Amino acid sequence: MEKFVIQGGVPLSGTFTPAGNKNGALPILAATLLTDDEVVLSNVPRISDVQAQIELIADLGARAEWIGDNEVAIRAEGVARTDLDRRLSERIRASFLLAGPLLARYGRAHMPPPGGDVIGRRRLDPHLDAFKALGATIEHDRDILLTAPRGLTACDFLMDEPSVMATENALMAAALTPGSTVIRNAASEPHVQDLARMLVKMGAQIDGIGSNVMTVHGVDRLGGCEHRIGPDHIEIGSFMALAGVTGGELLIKDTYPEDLRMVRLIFARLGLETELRGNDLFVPGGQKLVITNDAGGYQPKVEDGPWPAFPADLTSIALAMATQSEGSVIIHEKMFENRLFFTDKLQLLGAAITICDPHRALVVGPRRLRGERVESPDIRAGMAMLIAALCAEGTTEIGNIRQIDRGYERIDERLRALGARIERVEDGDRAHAH
Ligand SMILES: CC(=O)N[C@H]1[C@@H](OP(=O)(O)OP(=O)(O)OC[C@H]2O[C@@H](n3ccc(=O)[nH]c3=O)[C@H](O)[C@@H]2O)O[C@H](CO)[C@@H](O)[C@@H]1O
Ligand SMILES: C=C(OP(=O)(O)O)C(=O)O
Repeated sequence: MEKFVIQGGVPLSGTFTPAGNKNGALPILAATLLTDDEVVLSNVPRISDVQAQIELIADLGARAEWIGDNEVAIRAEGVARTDLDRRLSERIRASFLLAGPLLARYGRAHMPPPGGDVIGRRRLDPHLDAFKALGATIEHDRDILLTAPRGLTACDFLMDEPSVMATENALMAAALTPGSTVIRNAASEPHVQDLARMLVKMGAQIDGIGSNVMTVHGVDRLGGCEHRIGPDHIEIGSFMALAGVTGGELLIKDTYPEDLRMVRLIFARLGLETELRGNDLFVPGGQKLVITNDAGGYQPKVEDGPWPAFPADLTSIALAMATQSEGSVIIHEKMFENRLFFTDKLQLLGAAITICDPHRALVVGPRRLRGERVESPDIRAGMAMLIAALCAEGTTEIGNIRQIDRGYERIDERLRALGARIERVEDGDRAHAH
């Protein structure tokens, strides 16, 4: 076990290049199972979730190798099994993304329960509904067995909620199902769009990419491709907040500006102004963060929602930033029941946060934070603690950092390059953890 030891109070300044999108890389890796041909992926984030997905694919019999720091080549012609390894499946939520490709290509997928962040109940129903609509048979015990011995059938399907991974599973399955499948009430997050663009390169035709109705004109054979994974808008949002709370001046390179519109709008409401310079995003230094009230002086709210609304994965980050903004704001995390519980750790550091109910927290700022020992319960809570620690007085220790390593590549190294005082050390102190 390792921990981070952080001395706060240094403005994070310089130039930062975002990693590839974690939640894009995971389905895109799964999609390599849809073809016998080689697929070469670049800008793949070197994070533990990606490593687990690659191990799962290799365990099924595909050849997968890193051919550069962030480049992976995969050839799935040797796939011999359709039973996922239990231990690896339980490491990540995205293991369930292998269901769509395996079912479409081999007519069978045996899926142990997936893992992922423990931030509330996470349904698999929209995935199963999509597979059923495509003609699969489902046996659901603790594990899930999906079969379609005579192949899948194109369909017109309405999802009961715009689930990100279920949309991705449906897209992958439909791409290898001849005929036109319509997916309605689909999710349209940047990573869903990125996967769809990759499937088009592999030979499917997809109308409506970026909208909530996609029509997939599937084929009986998909080919290889080269694909560069788009920048991680959640990581970019995290670094915008880090610069904001420390007063640093940051240039974030090579973004997809369209993916940042809502993040910039909501962060501006919390007092952080940013400028686009071509595709680079500039965060001016030394900003005094002041929350803008709603018209009439009413209490403002930050609430998440399916794309293009504010992403659920940035609510913890927005909350950490709000502790340093003048004013008060309600953070409403509509999706996960447990995601806001980590806020007691920020309270320990000195933040003024009142939990109203499992989904809503009132944050009053700015509060001067001071270093403490805390544990990271999930990936985004871990980043929220890093944000708090880097603007706190004194030393903060963050334990359970494998949660942060799940989604942020070499985070300590990249923060140090911007001036942060952060060390990764062996954690011998878990008994004193909060
Ligand atoms: C590996 C991966 O890609 N994981 C992401 C994926 O999980 P995952 O695909 O498991 O999450 P789902 O989209 O299925 O989430 C369940 C449902 O919550 C609802 N909903 C969604 C967003 C929101 O802000 N409020 C809300 O209420 C939607 O109706 C959605 O269908 O999408 C989630 C929502 O973006 C992210 O938190 C996860 O990081
Ligand atoms: C919740 C997240 O990840 P996962 O869905 O992989 O658990 C996240 O990226 O914030």
